[in-house]
Amino acid sequence: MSRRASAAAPDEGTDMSNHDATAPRTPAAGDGFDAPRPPGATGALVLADGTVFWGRGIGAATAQVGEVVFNTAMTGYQETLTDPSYAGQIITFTFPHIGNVGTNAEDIETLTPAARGLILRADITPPANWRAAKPLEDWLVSHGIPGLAGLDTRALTRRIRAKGAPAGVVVHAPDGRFDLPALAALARDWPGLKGMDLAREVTCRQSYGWDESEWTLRGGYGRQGEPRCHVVAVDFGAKRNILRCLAAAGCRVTVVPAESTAEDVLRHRPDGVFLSNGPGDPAATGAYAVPMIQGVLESGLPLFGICLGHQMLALALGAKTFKMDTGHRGANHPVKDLETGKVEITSQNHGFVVDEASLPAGVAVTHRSLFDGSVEGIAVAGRPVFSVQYHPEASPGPQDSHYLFQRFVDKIAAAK
Ligand SMILES: NC(=O)CC[C@H](N)C(=O)O
Repeated sequence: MSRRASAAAPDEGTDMSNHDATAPRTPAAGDGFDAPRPPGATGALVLADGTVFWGRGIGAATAQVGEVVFNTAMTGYQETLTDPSYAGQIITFTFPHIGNVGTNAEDIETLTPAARGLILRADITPPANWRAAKPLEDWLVSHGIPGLAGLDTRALTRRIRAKGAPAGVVVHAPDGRFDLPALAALARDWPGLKGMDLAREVTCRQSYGWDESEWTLRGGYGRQGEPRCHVVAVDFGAKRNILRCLAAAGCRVTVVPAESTAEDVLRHRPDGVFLSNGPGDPAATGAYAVPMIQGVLESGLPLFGICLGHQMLALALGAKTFKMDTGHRGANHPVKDLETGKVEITSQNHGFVVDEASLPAGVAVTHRSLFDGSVEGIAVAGRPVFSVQYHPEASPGPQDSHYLFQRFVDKIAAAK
């Protein structure tokens, strides 16, 4: 008998959301305060408007407030949960089988995960992988991350797509006690990501030299031969794989904190400067990062930005950013390189975007989303300055865009 045919496949879990699995689900699915707690519900997602989605609590027995978003990637839940750009966010995974490769010490993008919680349709899948060192459930507990399983993630995702990413509270209460009005008030009082500077919370405390040798020894890819250039990477919440990719492309990498000034950056005498990804609102972090970026631009050094770094480069050049309704989070987003006409399948995680109409003369759009036409890359005409909204380092995701790291190193070599 196939697993599908069995009455209750163990990794499917049970839908706790009071919906008949065969009935059409509406974007507004979810119950109000008065709906009775389904038997066995030890967790809930409570939205600011009072909507309640019941589930089974997983991970840490606690409550966390944040922006509820969804990610459609089919792999890489550990990389996603440890991507510092998810600070302040609760991640709904639309793919099932979360947990199937367990967790390990290598597939992390930072040591301390910044995501506030996670939401799954099925129960956590037991690990079946030779690299699994710890089951996901234990890993979540050890990092204090609460989550929910058994939730109708399709209904939640459709709601987010229809109405935008809401503020919500994920609560895991093993005793089955829920103060729903208080939880909804917590969500309502949360100020939201607009205007929020979170890079300050996830950046490194002091400068350090990135040493990829440990990773290379573990069997990953690493730099071939001696470094050919020195890059200062400004850490707004940098993913490790970006630093690995820079090193693999031939860079010696010095990482500096988010609040570094242009003088702090240039003191390291870099051949090029990199602006990392990171959480929160680019305009808020830009309050201190834009003057730094403008100072670096004046130096004439090659400059490359990814995601938050891309958005803040645009701000430094005089453009504007705005908050998207739903954002882009997944690993199959098609992006067109307007210079070559090639389409890359990309990894994405962003909720803000550069306003194309605000780009000044001399700044070209180089990449565009084939989902919604939004700006995915810019470059300054005649200068070695460029950035992309998506994640060429992938992790998780396809590696179609790795060429951008080589492009940066080539621009550095040409500028030397
Ligand atoms: N991955 C990122 O760098 C995200 C950038 C920014 N926080 C956004 O949501 O748009």
